[in-house]
Amino acid sequence: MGKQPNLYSFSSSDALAKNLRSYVISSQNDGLNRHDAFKIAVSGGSLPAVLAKALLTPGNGTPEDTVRFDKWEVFFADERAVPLDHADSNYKLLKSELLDKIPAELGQPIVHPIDVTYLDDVQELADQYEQELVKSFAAKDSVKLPIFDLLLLGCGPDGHTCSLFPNHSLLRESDAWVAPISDSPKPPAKRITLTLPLVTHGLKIAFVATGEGKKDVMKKIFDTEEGQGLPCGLVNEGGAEKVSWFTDVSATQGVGFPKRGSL
Ligand SMILES: O=C(O)[C@H](O)[C@@H](O)[C@H](O)[C@H](O)COP(=O)(O)O
Repeated sequence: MGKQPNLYSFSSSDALAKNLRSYVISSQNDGLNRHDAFKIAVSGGSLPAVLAKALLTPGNGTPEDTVRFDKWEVFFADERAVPLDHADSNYKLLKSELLDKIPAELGQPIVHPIDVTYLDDVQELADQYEQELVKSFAAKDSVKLPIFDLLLLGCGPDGHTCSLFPNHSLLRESDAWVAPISDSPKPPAKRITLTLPLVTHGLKIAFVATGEGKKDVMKKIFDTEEGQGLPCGLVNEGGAEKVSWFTDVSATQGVGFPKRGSL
């Protein structure tokens, strides 16, 4: 059997937050060693709140437990084509759940929101966001495909991740780094998303999926052939051992794939 994703199943939200914290900080420190920055992409949904719980507690002062927000560069794994102060904006969600709550002494990340000048044209919105990635990555690292230090993603009950939905033609996108979508089954319909090749090229990819509402899709993704073809299953396949799932016991009830209770 080839290399497999890691499936962590925690018995409480505190345990999940503690383990997610160590994982994110370790990934941050790898990024700092590589290029003196931490380049991360985040999704919307329930993720920003879980991230805030993991990161906003004071650390013990060691490098292994210190969040260096001043070195973070935050991108959006997917974003809705709405103004930045709109209730559907992932930027707004991240800002209110996490960015606005970061204590001054921890510093502030550089954040890359979408360019709202292009809200009426999702293709242009996606192209502009791709240019934002080119500016941030290519100049310093001269890489063909941006390599995120970490992507933090959610998993929808239908197995979607980012704004990559099951059976959608976007799953076959192989050229663009960022793609538009105008028919998202989860509202709002108009969005942009990182593409599968960019996601699986990341150094680390983590999913956060909690609660009973996720148990059917988790079983499908990890225990069935059909689930391997869902967007989350495709990330598992392409990212293999670089992928870690942070879940709780409710989300993994009945999942047969080997689970671990701590990092
Ligand atoms: O903007 C979005 O719609 C999200 O980025 C989306 O991909 C989300 O991560 C999943 O739908 C899971 O959402 P939950 O974590 O809320 O279940």
